[in-house]
Amino acid sequence: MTDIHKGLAGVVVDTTAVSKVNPETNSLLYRGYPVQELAATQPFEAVTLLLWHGELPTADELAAFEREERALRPLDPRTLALLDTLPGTAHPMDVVRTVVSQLGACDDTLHGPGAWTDPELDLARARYLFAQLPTVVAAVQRRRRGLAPIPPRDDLDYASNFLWMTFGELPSAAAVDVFRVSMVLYAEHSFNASTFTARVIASTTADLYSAVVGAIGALKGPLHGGANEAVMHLFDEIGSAERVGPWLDRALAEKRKIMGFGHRVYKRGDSRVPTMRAALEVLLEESGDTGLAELYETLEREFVARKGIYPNLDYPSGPAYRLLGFDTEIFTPLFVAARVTGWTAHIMEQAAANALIRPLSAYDGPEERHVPQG
Ligand SMILES: CC(=O)SCCNC(=O)CCNC(=O)[C@H](O)C(C)(C)COP(=O)(O)OP(=O)(O)OC[C@H]1O[C@@H](n2cnc3c(N)ncnc32)[C@H](O)[C@@H]1OP(=O)(O)O
Ligand SMILES: O=C([O-])CC(=O)C(=O)O
Repeated sequence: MTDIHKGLAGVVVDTTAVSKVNPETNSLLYRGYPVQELAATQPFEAVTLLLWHGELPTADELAAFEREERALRPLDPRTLALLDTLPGTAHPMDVVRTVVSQLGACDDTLHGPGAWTDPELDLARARYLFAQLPTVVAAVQRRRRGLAPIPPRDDLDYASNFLWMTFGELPSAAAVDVFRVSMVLYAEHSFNASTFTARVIASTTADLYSAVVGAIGALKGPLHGGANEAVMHLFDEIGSAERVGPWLDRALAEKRKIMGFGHRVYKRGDSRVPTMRAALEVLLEESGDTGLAELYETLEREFVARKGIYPNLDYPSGPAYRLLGFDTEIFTPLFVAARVTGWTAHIMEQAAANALIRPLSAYDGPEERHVPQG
């Protein structure tokens, strides 16, 4: 009997130098640096360069990247037109996926022999997507509220500009920093489902946009990135801390998955949760929303007590994004904006030492048979 590794659980499919997830030590390293240290000290722009190039930038390198990134933020009129064409009822993840697909279709650098996988062009495309996605996501959020897009500002860093374009005002410096921390924590996580999807597509030598579009599709699912949205739907369904116990009894009896808990790799807690939980605390204190804080604590305590399954990053991120003012359906697009850094680092790593990804399957359909004659 062939060994089947359902869901590729436990299978090591390649090497990567981008990040290391270690469930034994409950640690996550980006290019060797603990993610907690990066979250405490680095602008998201510097973490992005680290993921792409393997080293933290010098001050000059960072300044040059910031100049380039800020110049690439404004949306092309074709993107604005596409946003106006898509139905207002479309899920923001579908809108973002469609926009990235169009950005690829409009990128003239894809024409010509070898252009799909040219390393220099791929880096430029990664920079472009990194700069464009916040403007796209902010415009999608505003459109949901019947508001016109706000153009980017080139005097603001990535995190501040993202919030400015979304809300037309800046929250406290502490709240901006919470958002930056969330971007750093969401940036990269080895061979998760969306990154692996990106690598599968890159392995066919298709272009970087195609790989990112596929990755966005994979991230949408609530078992993966869609969980940050799903967590908030659960909170809304439960309503308040007093209702957690009976709600959980019923949910578990119905064999429901409790969103924001569990992980394929971490079985004793997600390395990123304490940092994001501390960031959430800043927003909870600012808002004085004790109801949300109690619901958060109670659901965690009761679910861990019943199942011994711990929160993942999406559990604290969902409430943090709500307190920052985003609509629930925008949470996973925020994850896209952060993870495009990790995806593109992996796409470029895959391209640099490529082997077509094509596993085997064990056939369990009907034995050979033949179409009846006549
Ligand atoms: C950023 C991220 O992508 S992190 C992941 C975000 N996803 C979620 O939060 C969705 C909820 N969590 C889950 O569905 C799962 O924990 C996953 C998909 C993340 C990981 O799943 P796997 O590693 O395949 O674990 P698996 O699904 O086999 O779970 C093992 C057992 O724990 C149970 N379990 C795991 N997570 C949960 C959960 N969140 N709620 C209820 N039960 C759970 C499973 O039902 C299973 O029970 P069983 O053995 O009685 O069948
Ligand atoms: O690693 C995973 O399977 C999911 C995850 O936490 C991530 O992508 O950040």
